[in-house]
Amino acid sequence: MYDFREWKHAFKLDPNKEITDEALESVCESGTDAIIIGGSDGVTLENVLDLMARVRRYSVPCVLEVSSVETVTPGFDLYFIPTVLNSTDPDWIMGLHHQAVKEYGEIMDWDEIIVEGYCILNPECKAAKLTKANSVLDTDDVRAYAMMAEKMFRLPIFYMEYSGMYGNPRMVETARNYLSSTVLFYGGGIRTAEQAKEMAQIADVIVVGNVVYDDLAMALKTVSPVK
Ligand SMILES: CC(C)=CCC/C(C)=C/CC/C(C)=C/CC/C(C)=C/CC/C(C)=C/CC/C(C)=C/CC/C(C)=C/COP(=O)(O)OP(=O)(O)O
Ligand SMILES: O=P(O)(O)OC[C@@H](O)CO
Ligand SMILES: [Mg+2]
Repeated sequence: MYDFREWKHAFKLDPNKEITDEALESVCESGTDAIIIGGSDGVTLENVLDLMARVRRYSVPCVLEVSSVETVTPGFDLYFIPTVLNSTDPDWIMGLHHQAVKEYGEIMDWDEIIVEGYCILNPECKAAKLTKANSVLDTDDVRAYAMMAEKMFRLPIFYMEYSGMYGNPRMVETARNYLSSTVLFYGGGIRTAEQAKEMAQIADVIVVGNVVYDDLAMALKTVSPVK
């Protein structure tokens, strides 16, 4: 199912982390809607190619979440391009994207490219530090970013990113109330079936990352309650 608008659950795998063949098989065959490959540090063309080839043994849709131009390679079903709406550095909002499109725009297949409006809410996460995000936000800020994503920029995805920390469902609900055509992704700190269920009742798609590496059995239990 390549239409992310129909998804409920995705696993995010980090090319910079080790995963055994056995664990990868259970993740890919778990019933999740997609595997997103991405991370904010230590991502290389080599480790992206390796993980893509391993995920490609299974029929689950496989998406590259681009964090640098150098690590983009053909072979994915879709390419998610983050733009960090609450970054204070224009490079992470539009600058790197401008350079990439200037160089590769003519050869890009635009049907495979989906822009994600990121709103990073955990000030301690790597992505917040990398992109110099202003992550101390209240519900009015989140409401405004959600409205900007949908009404102003007409982005396909609004991604509330709490990477490494379980977020505040009230904040996610605030965004929910202002999104209809833009798909709401929630990611961060989901470690139990209950948390998965709670966030899936608010967001359109929940993304489960680190727990795959910390407690695979718990990670697998996040799928069925939301599907
Ligand atoms: C198909 C093909 C060959 C095409 C070629 C054409 C081409 C190069 C297309 C690319 C076009 C394009 C517009 C690219 C954009 C370039 C770019 C660099 C954009 C910036 C993206 C961005 C804002 C990244 C910021 C970091 C970020 C938000 C990453 C998301 C991943 C994330 C938060 C992962 C969480 O894990 P991690 O942070 O690693 O946490 P851990 O501590 O748990 O590891
Ligand atoms: O790794 P966790 O905390 O599950 O977060 C998932 C994802 O949103 C990271 O980009
Ligand atoms: Mg990482």
